[in-house]
Amino acid sequence: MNFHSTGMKFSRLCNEALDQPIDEAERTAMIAAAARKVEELFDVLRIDHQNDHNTRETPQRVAKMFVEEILQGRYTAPPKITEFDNARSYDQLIVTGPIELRSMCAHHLMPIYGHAYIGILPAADGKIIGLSKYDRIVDHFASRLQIQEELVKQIGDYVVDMTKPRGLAVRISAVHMCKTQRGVRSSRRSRMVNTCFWGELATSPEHKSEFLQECIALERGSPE
Ligand SMILES: Nc1nc2c(ncn2[C@@H]2O[C@H](COP(=O)(O)OP(=O)(O)OP(=O)(O)O)[C@@H](O)[C@H]2O)c(=O)[nH]1
Repeated sequence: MNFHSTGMKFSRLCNEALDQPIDEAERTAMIAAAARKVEELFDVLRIDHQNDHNTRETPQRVAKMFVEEILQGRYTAPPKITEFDNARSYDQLIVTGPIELRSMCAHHLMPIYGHAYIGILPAADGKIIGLSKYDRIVDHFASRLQIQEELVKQIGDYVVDMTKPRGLAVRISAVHMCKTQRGVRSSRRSRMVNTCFWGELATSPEHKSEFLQECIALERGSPE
């Protein structure tokens, strides 16, 4: 990969993974190249990153943070899913949440934080997946530059592809700091909530309503 070329065309959108996860050598090269660019940005902003004891290591720190934390879902493979047999043919609604959600908005690079809730109608003759995997899946897709409408769909499409449930619902309730800390400076309590449904959860008003009621109950019970 040549990180220095300008006007480089990428085959993927900002909230999609690269064609292949990057290896250790590529990650190291990416962090070093990004650190040089952050140094340049500091130069432009007239922040002394060589002599100021507060910012001396900051370009390196920021580059590492982007590659290994904030955008890690772009450079790594999705989490492995442990499957169990649905031995008792359980086919009723399961709702899990609140799942911690930490992401970054694609427009201003400001944090998005909140909770996700996932509702699953398992297929009686299908598989059940480890509960923790839903949290890992949310974290994987959230660790990219995102917008909430697309994040909710990416999470759901992946779970549907991997587990083939009868129905699925994904709901996100999140604060966008691009709105609360700058620009319009809205209330820090202001959130965006959106829900997407797949399969029988999309077609059955009873299941939809059961899912939303469970989300509200879980939300009430969760400390902020
Ligand atoms: N629909 C949607 N909008 C988002 C999301 N995250 C950020 N935004 C909005 O994206 C818009 C960015 O558009 P611009 O108008 O170009 O940005 P701006 O001039 O800095 O606008 P202000 O944020 O209003 O100061 C803003 O209105 C954000 O609030 C998201 O997940 N979904």
